[in-house]
Amino acid sequence: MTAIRATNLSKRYGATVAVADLSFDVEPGRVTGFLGPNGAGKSTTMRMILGLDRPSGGSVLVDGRPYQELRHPLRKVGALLDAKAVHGGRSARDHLLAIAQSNGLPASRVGQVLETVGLREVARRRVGGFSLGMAQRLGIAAALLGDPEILLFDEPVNGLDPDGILWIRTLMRDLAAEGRAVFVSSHLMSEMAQTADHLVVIGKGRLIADTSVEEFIARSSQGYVRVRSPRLAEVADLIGTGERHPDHLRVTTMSTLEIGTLTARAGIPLEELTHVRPSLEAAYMELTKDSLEFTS
Ligand SMILES: Nc1ncnc2c1ncn2[C@@H]1O[C@H](COP(=O)(O)OP(=O)(O)OP(=O)(O)O)[C@@H](O)[C@H]1O
Repeated sequence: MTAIRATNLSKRYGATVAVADLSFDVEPGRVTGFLGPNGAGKSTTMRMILGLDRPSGGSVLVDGRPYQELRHPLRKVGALLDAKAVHGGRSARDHLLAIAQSNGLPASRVGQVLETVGLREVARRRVGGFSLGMAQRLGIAAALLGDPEILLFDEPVNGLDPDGILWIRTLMRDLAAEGRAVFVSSHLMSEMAQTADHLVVIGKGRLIADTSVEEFIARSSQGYVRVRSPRLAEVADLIGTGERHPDHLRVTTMSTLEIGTLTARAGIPLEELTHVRPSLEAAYMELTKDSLEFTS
């Protein structure tokens, strides 16, 4: 069954439209990246999935029901929203024990998740003294407590060092490989390209793309061929296609081999014949450029 289904989901705060008519599915067994520039509405959407915010319109279902109607919510969905939102005076173990107790989860899970996230050694230390990376791991431990089928992570790699980033990436891949649905937000395409199988891209609260990462890469990596020649006008006439720029021609419908063959036959010298592939990040920027709240 579809793990999360948003249908025409909308959220307004006064005059601000945070989420607008958003529909998408999150499926089990894969990592779905939830991508969008700052202020796109990712956190708002995640809060609505978790019943922390009420939609102004539309609906979002978790395993076929609104979150509030789940009988054992933590056994169904685990979430990391704000890693620093914990009681600083408690130890990591006590923090997790309190969550387990108030949700009817066995205390034995606490030791297990501490082990999974690599915090066993510091389990008795006060959470207030934790680094961001440790707080992030603790937040993930809390998300895993109920052994849920569905996991939500809001910008989990923000502020982490390369070791921490690699660890979270691997964990998310492992969770999906176990058949769980992993829904993770980010504003970085480069990050998602290495982790996600599927992408839901939003801008200004609206859906921009709902695609597999493979498709996105294939589409965006097509690029173009840049041709430079002292006889550029003749090249343009000869191949009959391409966009004229002052010092080069940009061709999207022919390969370098096709262009090179034609110009060689006609005896026209070339200064440059390059297949230019935009980076994934560039393709994503292009896709979301109309949805930026702030431009620098
Ligand atoms: N409680 C609130 N009251 C008023 N406006 C809000 C509230 N929460 C979010 N917004 C607005 O809704 C829009 C979407 O915000 P949201 O935090 O969901 O975006 P985001 O994609 O998670 O961005 P970021 O990556 O910066 O966290 C923004 O314009 C934000 O200012």
